[in-house]
Amino acid sequence: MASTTVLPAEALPCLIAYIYKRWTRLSFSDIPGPKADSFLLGNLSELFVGPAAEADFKWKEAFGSVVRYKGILGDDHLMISDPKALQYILHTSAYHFLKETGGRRAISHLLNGHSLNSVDGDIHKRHRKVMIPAFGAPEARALFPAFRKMSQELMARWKDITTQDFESGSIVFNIPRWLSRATLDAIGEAAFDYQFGALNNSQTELGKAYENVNAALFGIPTSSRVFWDNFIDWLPSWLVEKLMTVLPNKRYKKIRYTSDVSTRVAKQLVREKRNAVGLGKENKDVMSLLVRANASTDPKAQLSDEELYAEMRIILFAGHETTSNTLTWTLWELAKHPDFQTQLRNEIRATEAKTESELTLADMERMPYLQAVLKEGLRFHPAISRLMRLVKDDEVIPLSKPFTTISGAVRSELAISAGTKIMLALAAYNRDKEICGPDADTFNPGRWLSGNDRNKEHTSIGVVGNTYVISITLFRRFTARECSMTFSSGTRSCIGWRFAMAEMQCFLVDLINNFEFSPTEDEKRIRREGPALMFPVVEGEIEDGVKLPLRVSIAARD
Ligand code: HEM
Repeated sequence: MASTTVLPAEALPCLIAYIYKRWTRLSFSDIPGPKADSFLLGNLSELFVGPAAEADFKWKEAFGSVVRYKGILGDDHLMISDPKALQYILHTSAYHFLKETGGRRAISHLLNGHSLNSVDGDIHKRHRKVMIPAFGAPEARALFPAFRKMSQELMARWKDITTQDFESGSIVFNIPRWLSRATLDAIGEAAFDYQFGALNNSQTELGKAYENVNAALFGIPTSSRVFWDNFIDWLPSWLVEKLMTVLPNKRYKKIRYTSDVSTRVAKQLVREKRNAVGLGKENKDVMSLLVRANASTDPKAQLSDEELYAEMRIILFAGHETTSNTLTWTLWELAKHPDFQTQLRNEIRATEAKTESELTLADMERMPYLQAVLKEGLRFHPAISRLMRLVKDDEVIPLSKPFTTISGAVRSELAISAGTKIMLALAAYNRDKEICGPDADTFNPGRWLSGNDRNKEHTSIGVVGNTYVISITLFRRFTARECSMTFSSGTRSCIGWRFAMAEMQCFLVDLINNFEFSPTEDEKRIRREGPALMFPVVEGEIEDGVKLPLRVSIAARD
């Protein structure tokens, strides 16, 4: 009886129909790709268990921008990094490529509810329309004081520790642990006017639930988890969601716990925001703007309360470790390249010397080297290295460059059938030598500063074309061609990119202005991990979780 509760009788025909569809669709055996390691797991171990995005780089180098790889039980998948194909998938025909596949969609629903991030088609359009007004340029600017407050709190904590423990003149910090707490506090303050208390160790239940949530849920998987996560993609989402609500495994328990805590807080916050809006208060946090925008939307297009709770949960989930990881990796590069670090510090101090008061966001946006370093950090270490999509109907995808099949035919389009899983390789795109130049595999902020040798003929993609700083006209001359897909592109590009840019500028300026960073003896053992969100670990100390130690000292002033 118990098993019929978990796996109802209707599930069996569904499963058979799904498997039949998988086996009878168009074959990709003529498309070049790596040899599968096993029938059971195909190439998925290399893809998901190995260092983040390494397989993507290797396959792109060996086979090009369209690569066939094997999923479980011989299933064919495609990895795509061709610009024209990405443009078609993310802009032109975006709603024909479903956001998540079965298992991932189920996890997303359970964790974050039916939010902007996991709904498709007209529902996504409705969600996005209500949410867009809360994420504009003026709104991101208005949040700058909240970011500054948290950044200053981090500086004060570090100065406190460094002056107390300073014997050798420096101290080693596990950078992502600190930045994850600081950005959690920042998103609480800016997005919800909510105090997580993560930096001062007075954490709320919600703060505890979200600390390093990504690594806990999606961190380095075992082979059996890779098999299971992909097997459940073959099942309908409703069934997988049902399984996840009852199975006693540790990961699903963590998802259920995080989901319960965040829903409880979301309900309370939405109630408070609604009361404040009713009283005519002009709060600037994202959630207040969202509640206000929803109230003034045509009732038929409004978000329901459940949907508002889901938006709060996805903002928290999508907007927290993405920024802390990007900052971590950028500091890592600056620590390894002291000349870049000094150049940035000199620019910050020169700007400071010119301004009478504290640096504003506008001052930071006028700093070309700061913009260049941030963009290079985003390009080189994209927090989300890949996106997964499921093809809804049979499609013919255009390509910017023809490819040659194994049997020697030249194809300038890609015919692909409904139900195919595709992986959009953002990290591999960001290192495309034809787009980013011959030094694409090198961290080089200079590429964003002057005329560069990138191919100007390629299809234009990436968030808001080639300018993703807030003052578009001011910075047009500083930006390079689009060689960064880190915020994705098109219909469902990152809605929080302006928020992220404002926050990251603020933290990076304060960090580099106040402290000097250098690698520790662990330098050679730092590895990028994570099948979804990329995070750092120290080889041989993986059980410590997210870790990137850097030596930190107070930055001298003349
Ligand atoms: C460096 C920081 C960030 C990076 C690299 C990043 C990257 C991305 C990417 C690649 C996507 C597309 C996901 C997909 O299509 O599957 C996305 C979507 C999204 N991001 Fe961000 N993000 C960042 C920061 C933020 C912040 C700060 C917020 C909120 C305050 C946010 C909220 C969202 C939401 C809600 C979506 C879903 C959009 C939709 O489906 O229409 N992100 N982000």
